[in-house]
Amino acid sequence: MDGMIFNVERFAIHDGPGIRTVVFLKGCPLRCAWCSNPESQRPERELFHSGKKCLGGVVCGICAAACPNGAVVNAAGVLTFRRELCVACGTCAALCPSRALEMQGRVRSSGDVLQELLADEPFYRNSGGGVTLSGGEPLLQAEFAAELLERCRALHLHTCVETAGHVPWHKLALAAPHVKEFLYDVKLLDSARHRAGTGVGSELILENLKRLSREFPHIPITVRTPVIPGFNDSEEDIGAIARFLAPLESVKGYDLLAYHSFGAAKYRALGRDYGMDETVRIPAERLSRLREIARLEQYR
Ligand SMILES: C[S@@+](CC[C@H](N)C(=O)[O-])C[C@H]1O[C@@H](n2cnc3c(N)ncnc32)[C@H](O)[C@@H]1O
Ligand code: SF4
Ligand code: SF4
Ligand code: SF4
Repeated sequence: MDGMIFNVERFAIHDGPGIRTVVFLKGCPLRCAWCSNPESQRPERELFHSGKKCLGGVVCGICAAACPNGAVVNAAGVLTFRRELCVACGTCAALCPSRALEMQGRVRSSGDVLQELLADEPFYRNSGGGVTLSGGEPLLQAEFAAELLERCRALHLHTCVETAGHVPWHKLALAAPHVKEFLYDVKLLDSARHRAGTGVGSELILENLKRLSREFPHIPITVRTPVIPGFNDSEEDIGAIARFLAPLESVKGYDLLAYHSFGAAKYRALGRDYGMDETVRIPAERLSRLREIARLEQYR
């Protein structure tokens, strides 16, 4: 079966135990304003243009001359992308001499991806690592994800799934039997504020987490919350999440991730605006305090 993938990252160490290879699937039902992978959000292929790498319309302009749809305009050396005309054919990216243009998203078969994953099998074995499916929301492409995970398990590779949990239950249930560990985001309990920050309410995410814990109690879940300034960085919000998690027995850990703006340049490359302040940070003392609150609330 084929899936739409936008990246395969080797030697990852933050996406489950040990050394891992992370397969990033394209498409996400959320639109988190801070998302560090904006290229993951839309399900279709997209054109990525790095202004830093581009030679410019005066010395180059090959893309504008090559586009069959007039989606790149070169006006006296100034390039403009008319993305509404782009059909993501990839002609310009194939010709770009500086790799300033890249297509994000490629259809690949599970067998083809599996071959790539197997290249790092000795690293998984020696480090207690394995394969992680991420995104985007990897469970949107549940049939493909389940097939790839099942093939990994058949070869005794450890499997993790990083999910935001906002998918119909049957998609989660399809993949779960082939997952050794879940990394599950709970961003905020309050549904209206969750919707304001991510585009969707929190109900389905929380319901799926409880049901996952109930129906697949043997699969350990690490819950993660990205701590985002002005969205969920209060002691009340983090404490409320920790209290919600406390009775769920398969939740074996709760991690807080500090907000970062590493994805900001990617928004520009996709012709989109980054909706967050790039300079704002969560101070280390604040994060420590929130971690302390989470620990106290969870084990109260
Ligand atoms: C890119 S997401 C992919 C999985 C899934 N879409 C999700 O959100 O859980 C992987 C992790 O990165 C976190 N993340 C995304 N953008 C972030 C940012 N700007 N700062 C900190 N963590 C971020 C997410 O909250 C999630 O825990
Ligand atoms: S082909 Fe590439 S380097 Fe040349 S102008 Fe277009 S984006 Fe820039
Ligand atoms: S991907 Fe195709 S349609 Fe889009 S700008 Fe490039 S050549 Fe034009
Ligand atoms: S759920 Fe994850 S991939 Fe989707 S928009 Fe939010 S951070 Fe990005």
